[in-house]
Amino acid sequence: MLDSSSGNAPDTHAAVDSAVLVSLDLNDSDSAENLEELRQLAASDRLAISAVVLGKRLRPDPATFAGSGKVDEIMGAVEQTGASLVIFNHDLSPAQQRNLEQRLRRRVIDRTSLILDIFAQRAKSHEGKLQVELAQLEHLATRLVRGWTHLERQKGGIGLRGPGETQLETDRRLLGKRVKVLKEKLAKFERQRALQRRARRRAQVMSVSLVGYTNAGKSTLFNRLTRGHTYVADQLFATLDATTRKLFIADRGPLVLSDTVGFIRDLPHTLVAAFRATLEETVQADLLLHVVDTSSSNRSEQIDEVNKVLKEIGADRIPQILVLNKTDLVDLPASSPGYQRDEYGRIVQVRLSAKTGEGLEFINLALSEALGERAALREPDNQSEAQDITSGYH
Ligand SMILES: Nc1nc2c(ncn2[C@@H]2O[C@H](COP(=O)(O)OP(=O)(O)OP(=O)(O)O)[C@@H](O)[C@H]2O)c(=O)[nH]1
Ligand SMILES: [Mg+2]
Repeated sequence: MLDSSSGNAPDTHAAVDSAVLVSLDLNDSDSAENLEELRQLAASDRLAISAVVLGKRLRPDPATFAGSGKVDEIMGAVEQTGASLVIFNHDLSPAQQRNLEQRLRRRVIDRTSLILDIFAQRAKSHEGKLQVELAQLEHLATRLVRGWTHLERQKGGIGLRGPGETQLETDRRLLGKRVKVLKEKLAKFERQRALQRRARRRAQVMSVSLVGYTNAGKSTLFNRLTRGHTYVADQLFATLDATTRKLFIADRGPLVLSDTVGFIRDLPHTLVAAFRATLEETVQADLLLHVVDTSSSNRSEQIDEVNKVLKEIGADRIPQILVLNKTDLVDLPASSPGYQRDEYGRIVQVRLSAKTGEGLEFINLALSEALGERAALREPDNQSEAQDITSGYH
């Protein structure tokens, strides 16, 4: 393994207990909500927030992102509270991060590193751990490459170039090797999953995936529907490993339900890539239950964000049922319907509370109808399969 102190690898900073959050308004309207999300991310990483430094900038300062005066203010907050970590609610360039660490004499991390850190703590399965390690290394790799360019520009800088270059080359070589090993291992898992999926498809079992913004209540609903014991917590990214269970819908037979990792605004690309195999479960599903935290003031942005990621992974054409969850937390007019149908009569939206179980009958009805529709469609499907076999295609 690479020594993480030589790069910017996020590690599990178990010893760190308090952090200063820095969030600057760069003219984006939703900065208050973004700050709230950063707080939740920090809390999910078991960090105590000792101070929050806010500010406004037209554009980021190239050297320190925050600008010199603001860095002094951050320093003041750090010294006053004894915080050992500074978290920026923005993506920092390696140079900005280095400059800030030099001036603040504290570890400085950005939002992506924080998310990666949470993932590292949460991964439980062997596959999940490999995926997180891959994401971390790939994140580190982009920074090593950029770090390299940065040093290159300082050609002739006394004592900097020689050893730095050798170290970087070694790091990059080791890193490349490890990335290759991880990808090979993950490919094995992927093949296993593909086999399982093929077996399911042969058995003609419908597969349904829960998707949604992190903390929307996917695992709670999964447990309700399967009576399982999936980890539920008021944390962002409580679930990392895909869990799949068979579920029987009265009179209609079985379906396979998967609970997966939640999505978030600006999900780091390295993560999406590393979690491709897990997300594959979503991509291959016959139906998506898109779970929404109805009590969140950000719900429409969160719905858009989830749809954006679904598009990115090629799952945007899979039929969706919008599950408006946490209805126990919102005041709904007594007359508001439990579900809505589209022009073809399919249920496309249900309201429920996964926590209290209120409205669960609507999702059961929707699943039952989806199974019924699928059974009705099976007939011609079987015929064409039979023709394929007789004509030699398979
Ligand atoms: N009041 C209320 N709380 C709910 C409901 N559903 C889930 N929760 C709570 O919301 C929090 C998140 O629930 P999870 O089921 O872990 O959410 P998730 O979507 O699986 O989250 P990640 O795995 O982190 O993406 C927990 O504290 C749940 O108890 C609901 O219907 N009503
Ligand atoms: Mg979950």
